Amino acid sequence: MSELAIRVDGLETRFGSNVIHENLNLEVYRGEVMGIVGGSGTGKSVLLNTIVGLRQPNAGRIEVLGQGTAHADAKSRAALRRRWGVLFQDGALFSSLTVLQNIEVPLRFHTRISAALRRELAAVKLSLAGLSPDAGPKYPGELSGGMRKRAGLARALALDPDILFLDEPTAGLDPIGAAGFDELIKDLRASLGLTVVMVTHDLDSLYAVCDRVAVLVDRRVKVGTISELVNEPDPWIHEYFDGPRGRQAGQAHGAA
Ligand SMILES: Nc1ncnc2c1ncn2[C@@H]1O[C@H](COP(=O)(O)OP(=O)(O)OP(=O)(O)O)[C@@H](O)[C@H]1O
Repeated sequence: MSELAIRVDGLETRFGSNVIHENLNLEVYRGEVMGIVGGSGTGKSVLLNTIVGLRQPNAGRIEVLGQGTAHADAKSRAALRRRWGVLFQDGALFSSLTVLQNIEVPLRFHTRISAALRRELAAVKLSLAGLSPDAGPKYPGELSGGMRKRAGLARALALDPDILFLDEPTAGLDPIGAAGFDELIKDLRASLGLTVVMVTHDLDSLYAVCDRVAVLVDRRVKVGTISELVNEPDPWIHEYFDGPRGRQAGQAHGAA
């Protein structure tokens, strides 16, 4: 796992005088699952949005799959965007489209394949995300929260991405639903060789799925495996992993 999928170099993010990231450096290797954690408002979602180009950095450079994301022309930006899929917090599905139609959106936008093939590919992604065929014709409003997440995941997989970005994928799911989603991410990584970057508050997900974790503290990230991070002197990191909830999650996953 030595080839880089993502390199964030000297990132600075500001909203007026509010500095969110300052000289933040992060490297994600191909094929790894990187968790991003941190206290509320530390800039996890903004970091994710900046990596996927929804926000321009105030300073610094971001490379995804060897290509700089800023200042690229529209054509190369679109080509790069095809190589990742994003699952936003609420699934971000179009409520007026059925699940299958939602999955077809990126295929419509980025490819010129026939409607019949599009429909067929969407059905494959539906199944890959662990949904049964009868979910396809349903509207997002008719689905449970867990099914909506899976539908959002199916859409994120539509273009066979190299990288999957997940923003709090298990938020709002019951523990069984969350564990099922973790398993799904693990399976997809193993079978498709995906690189996964996952913002989460869910300690169980961190233990179950992530190879390394980036913790946002003091406008930068501390990166390591959980067993490395447990020994960090920073009080937030220490409390997070070695506090009662962190220890419980570690024990449940055989880490302690
Ligand atoms: N468009 C914006 N304009 C001004 N400030 C913003 C904007 N978007 C985010 N922020 C600020 O940036 C900071 C980081 O926000 P972000 O949503 O990334 O936090 P987070 O770590 O994901 O938090 P949470 O865990 O609560 O979701 C917050 O202080 C937020 O108020």
